[in-house]
Amino acid sequence: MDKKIFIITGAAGTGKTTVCNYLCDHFKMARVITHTTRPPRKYEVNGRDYYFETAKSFAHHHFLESVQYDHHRYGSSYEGLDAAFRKSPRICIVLDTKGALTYLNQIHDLVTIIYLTASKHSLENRMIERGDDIDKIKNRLCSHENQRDQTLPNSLIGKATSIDNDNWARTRKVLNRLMQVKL
Ligand SMILES: Nc1ncnc2c1ncn2[C@@H]1O[C@H](COP(=O)(O)OP(=O)(O)OP(=O)(O)O)[C@@H](O)[C@H]1O
Ligand SMILES: Nc1nc2c(ncn2[C@@H]2O[C@H](COP(=O)(O)O)[C@@H](O)[C@H]2O)c(=O)[nH]1
Repeated sequence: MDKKIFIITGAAGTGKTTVCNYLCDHFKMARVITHTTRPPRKYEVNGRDYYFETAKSFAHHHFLESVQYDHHRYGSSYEGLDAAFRKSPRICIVLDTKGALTYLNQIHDLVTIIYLTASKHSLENRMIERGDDIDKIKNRLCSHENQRDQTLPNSLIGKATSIDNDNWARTRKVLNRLMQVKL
């Protein structure tokens, strides 16, 4: 079976992780675990949600791409990609739009990019319900990178499938239809 990489991107709280988990559960995809120097949230587990790194340990990996996002480092390593491909030829990864663009430029034949949006007023509530710290939510929503990712970058127009994720039942239907074409 051909290798395929499904990239889920969009601003904070739009539902990237939720969509990635749905694709893993319903379409036998494996999730790529990426690396970050951000401290774990209360509900996050090392090796499941991220590989949580120090600045020093982050530097030891071999990255296809890495970015600075809201004052922390994030990166997708070749080791993480290989580990996912060992589980399935169809893999799913959650990236910011800058990372999505790097994948598109470097390995465009393999990638399908899904760009998520959600109405602004629901984003903060979703993060509160998820259990995030209120000050961290406010900082995140104001961060330069999150502001940037609230709009699909010009370079991804025509390359990414945009999905409005305000209604989960509708999102699921759109994903199911998209997978009929892409898988
Ligand atoms: N369509 C939806 N309707 C309502 N709630 C949703 C929907 N999609 C996701 N959620 C909820 O919103 C919260 C944020 O979703 P998720 O963690 O998937 O977002 P994210 O884009 O990965 O966020 P971040 O970039 O901040 O990590 C979660 O609690 C999730 O269950
Ligand atoms: N370019 C990359 N972006 C990544 C990677 N891992 C996660 N992310 C994106 O970072 C922001 C912030 O994530 P959060 O978990 O702190 O909310 C978000 O847009 C993720 O999609 C990566 O390896 N490379």
